[in-house]
Amino acid sequence: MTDEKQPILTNSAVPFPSTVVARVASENDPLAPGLPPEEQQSASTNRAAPAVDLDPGTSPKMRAEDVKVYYGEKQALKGVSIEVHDDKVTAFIGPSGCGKSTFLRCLNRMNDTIAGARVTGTITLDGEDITSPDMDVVQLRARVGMVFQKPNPFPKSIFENVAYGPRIHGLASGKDEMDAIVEKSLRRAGLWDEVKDRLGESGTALSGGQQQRLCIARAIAVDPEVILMDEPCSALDPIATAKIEELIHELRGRYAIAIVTHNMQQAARVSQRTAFFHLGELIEYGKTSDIFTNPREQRTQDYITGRYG
Ligand SMILES: Nc1ncnc2c1ncn2[C@@H]1O[C@H](COP(=O)(O)OP(=O)(O)OP(=O)(O)O)[C@@H](O)[C@H]1O
Repeated sequence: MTDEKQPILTNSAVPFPSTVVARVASENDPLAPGLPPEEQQSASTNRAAPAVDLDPGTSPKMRAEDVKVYYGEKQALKGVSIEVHDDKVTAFIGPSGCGKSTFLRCLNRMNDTIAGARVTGTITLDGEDITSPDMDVVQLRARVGMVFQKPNPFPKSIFENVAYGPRIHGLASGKDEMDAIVEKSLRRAGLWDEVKDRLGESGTALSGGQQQRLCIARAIAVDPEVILMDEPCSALDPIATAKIEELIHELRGRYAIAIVTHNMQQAARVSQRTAFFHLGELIEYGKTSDIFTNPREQRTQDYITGRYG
């Protein structure tokens, strides 16, 4: 987290929106079942349109309603309502300190671990209120996994990094089953071929990009439904970043994904939904193509064109 007044858009040397528009992720690739025609209407017809249900007839995987977060006396989120859907990547963008990470942490109750943090509002996962005191947060964090900015593998072997979660959750009944889970998870994270001959080596000995894919494999291993990613590429070089973006693209057929990113080209490339936050408020949420080509709100327009931060 950083102060709101810090400069943003260090990645905005490329002019917006034209460059971004050319590369916005498609909603209609084979990993995401085709959306109804009304979803595919031209962005230009949406400018003055009232807020619409972007996913008519579908239930969101997660729904947040009027979520407010306080750190002590300071209010960091001012009533955010948003949905996260299966088969879609939702990007959270906005200036530093606007509350993106705070909101992401609400989705698997990671703010519980911060002394003085208080969350109000309702957040559901498949309709179940995850803010309830009865919610088992260990189970919740397996269902809603998280990948952090800095790759943080355990100081254990590659195998153990992936096997740890399934073991504590009792997901494997024996060695063969555990081996299969580890292999499947590493394959899904696009890392298997690079590490299959050195599973006993330390996870911390891998390159930064490999470590991040190992962390993604670790999240996948406990069979999550949602994966939260908090600036997962910010510590990586462009090649490692491209691999993670490709991976996100592949994973979205299986998991609902929410990603915080400062990199708007990345948001445009990997996401189908984008939420723009500013000063603790959700200013605009919509189809990524609309947000980057024809936002309804002036503040969104100003942000994506690099006019303020
Ligand atoms: N643990 C904390 N204790 C106190 N204040 C916090 C804490 N975490 C975040 N904040 C404050 O809450 C506000 C939102 O911070 P948050 O990190 O969620 O923003 P962000 O949009 O993710 O920022 P960045 O893009 O710089 O990471 C900021 O004013 C920040 O200083």
